Amino acid sequence: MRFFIRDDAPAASAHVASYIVERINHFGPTPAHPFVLGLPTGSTPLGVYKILADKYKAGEVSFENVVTFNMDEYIGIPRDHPESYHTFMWKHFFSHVNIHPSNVHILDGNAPNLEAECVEYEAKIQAAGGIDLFLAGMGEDGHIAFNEPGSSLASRTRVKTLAYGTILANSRFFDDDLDQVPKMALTVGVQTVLEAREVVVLALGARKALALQRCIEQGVNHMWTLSALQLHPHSMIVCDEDATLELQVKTVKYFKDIDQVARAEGFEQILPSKVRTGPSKVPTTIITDEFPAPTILSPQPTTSRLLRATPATEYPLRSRSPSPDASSARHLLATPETEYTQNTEYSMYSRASTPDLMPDSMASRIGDPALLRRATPNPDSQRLTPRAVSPNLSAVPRTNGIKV
Ligand SMILES: N[C@@H]1[C@@H](O)[C@H](O)[C@@H](COP(=O)(O)O)O[C@@H]1O
Repeated sequence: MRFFIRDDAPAASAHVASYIVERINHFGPTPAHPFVLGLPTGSTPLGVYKILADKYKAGEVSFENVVTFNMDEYIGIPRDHPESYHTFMWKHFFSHVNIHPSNVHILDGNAPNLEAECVEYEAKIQAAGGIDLFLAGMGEDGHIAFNEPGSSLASRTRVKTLAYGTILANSRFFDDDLDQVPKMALTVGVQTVLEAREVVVLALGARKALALQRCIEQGVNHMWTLSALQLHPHSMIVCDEDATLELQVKTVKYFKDIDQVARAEGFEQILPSKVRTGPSKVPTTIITDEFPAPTILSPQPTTSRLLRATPATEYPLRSRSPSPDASSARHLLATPETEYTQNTEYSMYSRASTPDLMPDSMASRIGDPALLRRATPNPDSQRLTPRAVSPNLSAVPRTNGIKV
């Protein structure tokens, strides 16, 4: 997982927006081969949407051949309700860029058959070639999309009952009136997100600090569903300083060091190397056992399935072209690898791969030998080699007759 800490919300939003623009432009989408972008709602991505719209107006990016899939939508409020996610997306983003309405996909929370709507949504994602980049926010309880605590990490698009905390958090959009907040939603599943080729999460403010800490410093846990991104080969979290408040100082320092070292080596960002160049296989987590893959209509026990799965990693890592003064990066390029010819910007590395930036031991980043010794358990039995790196829920939910 890549983790970038920026000074404040505008800087973090700018980082994410620039990354998305770069990914779209590098992809070079065409009508036959569109870039498929997953999108969130909430207050968090507002800055990103504004910058993306500005960049579109400045001619830096086009959404002409971008297909979008939104993460979620409330059940039971009209599509044109001021707080529906349909309204949100058109108000804050789609109406400001040149996206084709037919390329926009948002779950229909008023569909006559909600489960069929969910199954169809997954099929549409597959038909579009899979999601190239899923942008996400994060709930205060660590949820991704509306995958509330306890959601299956193998979940797919489905009907979801919202947690009280989420209803409470979202009541700010409904005149602080809990009765007005929808109690149920349609949402893509954790597994739906995990199958995107890249997942980029933006976390802003102290409200998200505890969830960020759980998702970064602790293990994969269904009570903090965003933590499942630890299993994704290309996930990236970008946050502001305030969101780091619950992280250990050494964690913050560690990831800042990684960021700094990568920049010094000329690798500002690492991109999945093999962008699609035409209709291609949709990344799918391959689970080899005697059971058929679970579907929304016939769930299967998934204990340990993910552990035995072969993740969708057919897109090995490749760094973007280094800055001209980053000649020191070249020694990192060693392993012959698959062809990569689509963009000449990358051609100098067309036959080589770059290594991932492997997290090293945090202790090895402590420069002071005495401090290092003090911070190391059983120091006499470990090789200590310090490195000089500075661096009210009464409302009855509308379920359209579906039991959830
Ligand atoms: N379903 C959305 C999530 O996708 C979003 O990440 C979350 C955070 O909202 P905010 O960004 O306003 O904190 O809100 C809702 O729960």
